[in-house]
Amino acid sequence: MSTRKKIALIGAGNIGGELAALCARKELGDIVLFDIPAKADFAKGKALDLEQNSSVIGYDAKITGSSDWKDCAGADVVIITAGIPRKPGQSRDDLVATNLPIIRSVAAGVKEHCPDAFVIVISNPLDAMVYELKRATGLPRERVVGMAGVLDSARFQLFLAREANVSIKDVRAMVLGGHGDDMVPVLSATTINGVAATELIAREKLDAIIARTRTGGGEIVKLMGTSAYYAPASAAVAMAEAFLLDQKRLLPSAVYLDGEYGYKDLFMGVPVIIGGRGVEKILEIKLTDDEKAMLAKSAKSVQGITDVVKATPAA
Ligand SMILES: NC(=O)C1=CN([C@@H]2O[C@H](COP(=O)(O)OP(=O)(O)OC[C@H]3O[C@@H](n4cnc5c(N)ncnc54)[C@H](O)[C@@H]3O)[C@@H](O)[C@H]2O)C=CC1
Ligand SMILES: O=C([O-])CC(=O)C(=O)O
Repeated sequence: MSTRKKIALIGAGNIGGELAALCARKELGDIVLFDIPAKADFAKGKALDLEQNSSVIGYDAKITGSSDWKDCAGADVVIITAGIPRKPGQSRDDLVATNLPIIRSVAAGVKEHCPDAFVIVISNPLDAMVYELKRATGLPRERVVGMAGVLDSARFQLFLAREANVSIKDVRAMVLGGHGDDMVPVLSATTINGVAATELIAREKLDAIIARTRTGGGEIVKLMGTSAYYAPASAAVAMAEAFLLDQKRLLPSAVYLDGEYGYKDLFMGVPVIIGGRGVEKILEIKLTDDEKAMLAKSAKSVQGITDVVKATPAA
């Protein structure tokens, strides 16, 4: 029996496969790539391909494909991508009718087999799906997070780096709020190695970058016909790694708000510290009045789709 950490990836599609590849290369633990019974062989094939890759690259992680929840039992980390991605012309919220029952069935599996895991939800519409996962499992808020802010911030940082013609390594920025088109890129906290971005990039260019960041997911959907998977997988792995290695990283993450920033009973992206105990701290940073107003608008959208979820009875 292995004493390595165990990572259960629920959904063996585009993001699931890339998650497995990254977790394996980083040797974060042994990996179970889980999908529905109709895709069990697909998950097993992907797992085998990734295990064979280990002898070329040289990593020791074991990777198993499965459609049996028992194989996920005792996972330290669960990352959920189960559900469908959007197609060009759709919004993330359009996915709710299909993905809600999927998240509910995944929540039942997590509750029974992985009750001690740190759970990262990726499925869309993100803020509402992670809300439902927490509600249906009853897990404490320290152990349930949604991945969106790390990805949205990565997009913001890339566009800033290209515009300022500086290394991506020197750009620090954060996107808060819901994972929708009214997300909140926080300009007041955006620097290029400590120098305010507003000093280096003209206001109208910054406005264009903010607009592109907000529709960054849709831009890729339009080009590919399905949604992004490389950067989303890396973003979730950064969160998993922060937990597994007790890194205490400050990462924008969707967490259950209980009064922070003036919001209650809602999941939305805010800056948090992720370490070995999961969400160790929610940071209430100073925002400008404009940013507070943008956050209020984003929260209203998130509340709308969360209310749809709350009002939908189990099938
Ligand atoms: N939060 C974020 O920033 C992002 C979220 N997404 C979302 O992530 C989700 C997954 O995207 P992809 O991996 O590209 O989709 P995909 O279609 O490639 O993979 C999804 C997988 O989930 C599986 N699945 C469906 N029901 C399941 C269940 N009950 N249990 C286990 N597996 C189940 C499907 O069979 C499929 O293999 C989508 O909802 C997408 O919108 C995508 C990119 C970024
Ligand atoms: O745009 C989508 O549908 C997928 C997603 O959430 C993203 O890439 O940000």
